[in-house]
Amino acid sequence: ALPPYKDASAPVEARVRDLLARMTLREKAAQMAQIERTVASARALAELGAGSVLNGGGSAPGDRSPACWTGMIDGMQRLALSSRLGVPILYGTDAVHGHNNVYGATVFPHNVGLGTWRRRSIGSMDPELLRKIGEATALEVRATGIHWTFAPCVAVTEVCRDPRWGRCYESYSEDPEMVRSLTTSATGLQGQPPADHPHGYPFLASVREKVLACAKHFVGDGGTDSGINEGNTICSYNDLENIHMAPYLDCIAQGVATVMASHSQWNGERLHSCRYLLTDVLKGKLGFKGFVISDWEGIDKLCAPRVAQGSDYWYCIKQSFNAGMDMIMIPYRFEEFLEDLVFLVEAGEIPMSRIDDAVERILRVKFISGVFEHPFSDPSLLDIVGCKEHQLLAHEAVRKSMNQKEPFLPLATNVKRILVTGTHADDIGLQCGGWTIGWNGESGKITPGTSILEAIKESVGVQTEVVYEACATEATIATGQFSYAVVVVGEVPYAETVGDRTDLSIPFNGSDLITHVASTIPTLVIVVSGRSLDIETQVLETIDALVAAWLPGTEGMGIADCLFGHHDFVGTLPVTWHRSVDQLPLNAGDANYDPLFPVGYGLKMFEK
Ligand SMILES: OC[C@@H]1[C@@H](O)[C@H](O)[C@@H](O)c2nc(CNc3ccccc3)cn21
Repeated sequence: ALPPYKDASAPVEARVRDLLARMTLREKAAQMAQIERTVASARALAELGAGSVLNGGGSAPGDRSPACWTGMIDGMQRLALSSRLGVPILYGTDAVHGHNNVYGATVFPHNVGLGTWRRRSIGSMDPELLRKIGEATALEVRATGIHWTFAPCVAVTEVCRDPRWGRCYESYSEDPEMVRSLTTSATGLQGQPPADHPHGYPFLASVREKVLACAKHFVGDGGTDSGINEGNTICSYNDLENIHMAPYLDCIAQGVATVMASHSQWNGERLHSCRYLLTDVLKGKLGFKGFVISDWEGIDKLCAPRVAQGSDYWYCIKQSFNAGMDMIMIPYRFEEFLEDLVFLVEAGEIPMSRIDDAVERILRVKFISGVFEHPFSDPSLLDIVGCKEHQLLAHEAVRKSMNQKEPFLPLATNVKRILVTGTHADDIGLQCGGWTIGWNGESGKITPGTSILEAIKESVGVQTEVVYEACATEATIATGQFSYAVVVVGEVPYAETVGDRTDLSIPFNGSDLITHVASTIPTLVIVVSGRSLDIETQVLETIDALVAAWLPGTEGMGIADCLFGHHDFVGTLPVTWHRSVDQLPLNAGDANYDPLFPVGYGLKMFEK
């Protein structure tokens, strides 16, 4: 007869208790480890029974095609199932704006662009589209055999509190209420729990079409002082709860399966070892019943700036687990971690009750995820990656994510000659931003898509000559006869600390190019960026229209839809657009709040 934990008809909690009772301490410790795919060996998975595998940003199998992913993960799963108790792994990845590590996947606008809908109509925004994006992402992630995405990032960035932070674009906005409403992306990913679903209990509607979500980074990652990534958020508990913790209430109510701890500190205390917030608040007060995972090398960083070695590593492991951490994104030092954790428990430094609580939570998520009954990928889903339906959804999302300054738009399609120029006019990689194929993203044709130039060419009339130069020359500008010019400039892609900047000028002398072109040609400027950039007064006075496209992803047609009037601009600024970096941090509500464009700016502000 099947052992109870393998009986799919048994209650989840009975299966958890039965399996837990059969596990050795070493097997329990292994379940609490998440390792990177490059070290997911037969020994790690079959002999030692690691609980989870991930790929870091940019780490991918073969040619990154969907079949390479299913092949890799199904192979890992076969090893895991051959372990003594046959506990399957959960594989996790950062699908944070579509399945962005996979070649050919639909890449949606980054969160900052999605937050622009906050005031599409008075006070409301468009959570329904967020839910659909979550659904589409879940399908593409599941199609590659992956069970879990480290999304949504529900950082409340306090007006992107500080655009010098390299992760502004991963957040929806500064408004907790707005961020709360956008947690519908978690519902799209996992499915909607039934009304009688127990509060805080992890939920997954369908093992075939949904994936486990991860609300991150708990808590206060978007409120650090001066926008320093992994820095220190200095605020009262009330502010922490009312601003930064607010979106977690909704995620937990929606049955979010996992929460990722933040590398940042709260009033100097590192979140990765903060028992009050991880256990008393998140698991106690908020009633979270899924599991808490660390961020990358989150344990090691507890000893920062020293590198955690030997007894220091013991100390980090002890502090984090006793604070309430359940799984560690190690990601490379697996066997050292295993030895150290077993040693610490046997030495009485970490109580077995804490280990059992962590493993119970991990097994609970594994059982509700369906991975015991359906451990392998479903090849019938493969064609869904990058499918037309998802491209159109991304197209709609892009269209709705842009803000415009003034009605120079819509652009005419039946003109003789137009100039398109700028570093970001014809570059899929630049318009996708970070966390795309590579961890920091990269320029060029990194994945299929429609560039802004291609979209403009598709939208204008056949009689219109489109002249394109990445950097318009004097000679070209002097030829004249341009009805208008479109100058597309912006940032190079980045992720996390790599994106922390104190200089927010438009890279590659973008302002000079704009002024040059706009001095003789009616000009629309499109800024492709993850945050507000410096736009000098003389630039603003010279141009005829300005569009913030944020980081739109692969579907450039969504931008052309609005440029040429096929659809209205509906986005309004989710964050303050600063006038000068000297003003930062600059928050709606500040006494001297004097931005270039305030939160909420956009069409609504211009209706005469
Ligand atoms: O990719 C896993 C996590 C991600 O979910 C977190 O949001 C983010 O804080 C995070 N940062 C890293 C470090 N990324 C990395 C990428 C390539 C090589 C080495 C490290 C991993 N992760």
